[in-house]
Order: sequence, then structure tokens, then C-alpha cells
Amino acid sequence: MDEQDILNELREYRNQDLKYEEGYILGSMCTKPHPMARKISEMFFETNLGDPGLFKGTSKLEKEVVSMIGGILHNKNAFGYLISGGTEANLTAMRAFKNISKSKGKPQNIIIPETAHFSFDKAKDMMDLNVVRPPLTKYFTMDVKFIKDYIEDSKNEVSGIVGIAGCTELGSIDNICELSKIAVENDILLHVDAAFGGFVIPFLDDKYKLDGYNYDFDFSLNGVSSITIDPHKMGLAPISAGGILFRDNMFKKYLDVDAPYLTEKQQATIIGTRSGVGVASTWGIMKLLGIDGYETLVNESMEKTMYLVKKAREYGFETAIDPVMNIVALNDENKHDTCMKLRDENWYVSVCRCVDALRIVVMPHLEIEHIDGFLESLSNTKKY
Ligand SMILES: CC1=C(O)/C(=C\N=C/Cc2ccc(O)cc2)C(COP(=O)(O)O)=CN1
Repeated sequence: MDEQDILNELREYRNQDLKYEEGYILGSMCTKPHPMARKISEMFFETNLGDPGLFKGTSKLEKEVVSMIGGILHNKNAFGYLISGGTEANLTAMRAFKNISKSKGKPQNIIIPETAHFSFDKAKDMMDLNVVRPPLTKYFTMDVKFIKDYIEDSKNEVSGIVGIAGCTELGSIDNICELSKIAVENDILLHVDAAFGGFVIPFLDDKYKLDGYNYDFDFSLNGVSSITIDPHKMGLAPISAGGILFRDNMFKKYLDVDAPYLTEKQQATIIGTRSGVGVASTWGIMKLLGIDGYETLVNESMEKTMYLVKKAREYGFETAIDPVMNIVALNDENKHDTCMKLRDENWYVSVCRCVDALRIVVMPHLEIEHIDGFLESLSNTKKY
């Protein structure tokens, strides 16, 4: 086979994939990356941040991007990395939590919500965490009073808390402000998983903010030790671009391992060899869009979200909760059956675990006509 034959054969495989712009992908927290990322990917496609001394320019970019994202989170001096995704970011935060707890002779007892992403199940498995799951409120957030009482009970020595700022299923936001106070008062590490919400909440118009939630979630709260925030979700960066930020570089010593044969003597990330494409793309897209660009992106998505909810209600469907961000949960007692029927029509929604509902993530690739077509198909699944 010559190169053209190979490319032609690869095109056959690629043609079997769904395309975001077709509008059938309704359950994804990723979307079509900003088109500028193509040129950036070409420019940085051979870089390796696993050996940063060889790619000094790309390594500088990573430090700048971490500071840029830190700026969104009210901490330009944040320490961290752009890595493979939110999973690696959460694993990294839990690895730091484990090592810090051990260094203080404290047990690895950590409070993690039922609404947490399954990457925390991997963390629990890999790092032998002792996980406590508090009850949830009607807003699908952790019951803060339970947490206060649990920690005040001397029998329970808690070393860490995870709060979610935009949970995967429903977009709910834990009361990070109250969790931060508890963390400070009790010398507890607080990790905030804002993998999805991190590029939404800072840009969200007040008119979309609901009673019942506190939208403060970042380093402006003294008790927040670390934050997961993924550019490859609502940040429009190409995969892979997950982000883990720590309050300062005090945390680095709890992540570093000796890496004798690299240009740097230690390595803190879980993944070793890693491309610089995600870093460079995030840098470029953040520079191009700026705060205004992300505000437009988020609030256009919220407009479409509100349109979906309004139109769904006209069909007689109801939401499990009012949308906290561009995630809609439509009540459906036969969620799995409906999901399969929709898939037969090429619509890819997901189903919620914590409620009987279909889950639609209104990402920037969805247009009004896609929403109209989806709701028509959903309505038809209920007719027979
Ligand atoms: C709050 C939180 C999340 O919603 C999350 C992923 N969420 C959704 C990942 C996803 C993306 C595309 C798709 O088609 C389906 C699912 C992760 C893991 O992020 P990841 O490793 O980059 O997938 C962590 N926290």
C-alpha cells in the first residue's frame, strides 16, 4: 500500500464515526474543537512534555496556560499541569491527598459525593481511599450539615473532601463555599472537580443562576486546595487537554518521583510521555476567545438549553431539576428503553444514574434544528 492507499483506507474508518456538526451527539461533554487547533496540532504534533527539557518552548507554554487558567480561578500563581483529561486530573489530586495524609500520619478518609464522576472510583481502587458518601439534598448537592456533624464526631477523622462544581449527570454545584470553611476549620484538603463547570461557571450570566446553589467554587475560597478543570470540554480545546491546578507549588513534592533519564530529574504527572498539542491549543484558543469569547459561548449554550427545556415542556416532558448549566435531564421512567429507541434514530443521549431521566448536554455543536429534530423523535418514541 502506498500512502494514498493508507489514507483512503483510514478515511473509510473515519467515515463510520459520528460528526459533532451533524447534531446527533447529545450526551457528550466534548465538542468540535476550535478550528485553529488544527494548525496548532500540526505545529506541535511531535512535542513531548514528558521530557520538557527538549521542548523548552512548549514547556513554557504549559506554565503560561496554567497561570491563564489560574487567572480564571482567581489564582494566577497556581501550580499544575495540562494532562490527559479530568480522570488523570482527579487521580492526581487524590494521589496528592494520599501522600499528604500519609506524611501527616492521618488516615485516608475522604468525603466524596454520590454525584462524583466514576474517575473517583478508580482513585479509590488505586489509592485505597476510605470514602464516605454524604446524603444529597433535593438540589443533588452534598448535605453540608451532615458533613459538619460527621467531622465534629471525634470518632471520624476526615482528611479530605471532594466537591463537584458541575456534576457529570446534572450539572449540580456542591456548596464549595461552606465546604471551604469546614476545610479551613479542620485542616482538611478540599479538591474541587470542575472538569466541566470550570469553563462554564466563571462565564455564566447571572440571569441563569438559580436559587439553592452557591456558584463560588475556586481559589478565591481559602479552603480550596486543588481544582480539576478541562479545556477539552467547554474550553473548545482538542482531546487531550485536562487540567489539574493546585493552590501553589507546595503540592509538587507530594507528586514528584525521580526520573533519572529525563532532562528534568523529577516527574509529577501520572502519564509520562505526553503531547504538547493540548497545551498549545488551549493557550491559542484562550488567547483568541478571551473572557468575552467564553462568555458568548457559554451563554449561547444556555440560551439553547432554555429553548430545549421550553420546547420539551410543550411536548409534555419535564426536567428532573432546573438546569444549573448546559445539561438537561428529562424525566423518563423507561430511560434505557427510550435511549435505545432514540439510538435507532441515530440520536445519542445518555441516561442518568441518580434519577430516572435522559441526559442531554447542550454543547456548542448543537443547533436549534438539532434540538427540534431530537424532541420530535423523542415524542415519537412515546407514541407507540
Ligand atoms: C465532573 C467530571 C466529568 O464530568 C468528567 C467527564 N465527563 C464526561 C466525559 C465524556 C466526554 C465525552 C463523551 O462523549 C462522554 C463523556 C470527568 C472525567 O473527565 P475525562 O477523563 O476527560 O473524561 C471528571 N469530572
